[in-house]
Amino acid sequence: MDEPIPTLYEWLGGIDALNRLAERFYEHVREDALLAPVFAHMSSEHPKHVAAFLAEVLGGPTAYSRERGGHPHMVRSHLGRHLSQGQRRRWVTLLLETADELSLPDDPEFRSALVGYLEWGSRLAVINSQPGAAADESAPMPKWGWGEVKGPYRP
Ligand code: HEM
Repeated sequence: MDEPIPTLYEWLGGIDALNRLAERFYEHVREDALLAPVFAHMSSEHPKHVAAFLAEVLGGPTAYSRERGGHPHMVRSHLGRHLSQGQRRRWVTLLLETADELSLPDDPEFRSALVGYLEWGSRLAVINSQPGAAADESAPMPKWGWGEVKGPYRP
């Protein structure tokens, strides 16, 4: 019989793996000259919240939507921050380097899916951080799986 396909969340090791990833990642962020100023006021809870957010996107529990305001809250968190492409690229690179450091799964299928989401999510963060951007309060939580994105975004 065919084995069921795990979610990306299950494949990477669940919430414990995501919490470890986020904790270590933001330690690196605090030491990074380009990113440290952006996160100068982040709370000690920030890594846990980002881990819960990623868990939900990658097919895990929906705690972030129930307890923290879902995708609109994530979007609101980036409003007015004037993030640059350079900061975005460093953010993604550092997160992927931390995934390697902590030996998260590195098979091509998982990593291409992870990179796909990080590219999409981080580019949205930059767009939402520019002057005039606003949060769509009905925006659904993105759900990322193993497949390709099926085509460009068309509003
Ligand atoms: C896939 C990409 C990203 C995801 C999933 C993400 C996720 C999040 C989430 C969930 C929050 C709110 C946490 C809470 O509930 O309190 C947040 C806040 C924030 N994000 Fe992002 N983010 C992404 C990309 C970025 C990038 C590229 C930057 C900057 C280079 C950035 C900078 C920030 C900052 C500064 C905050 C506020 C931190 C604070 O509390 O002071 N994010 N992000």
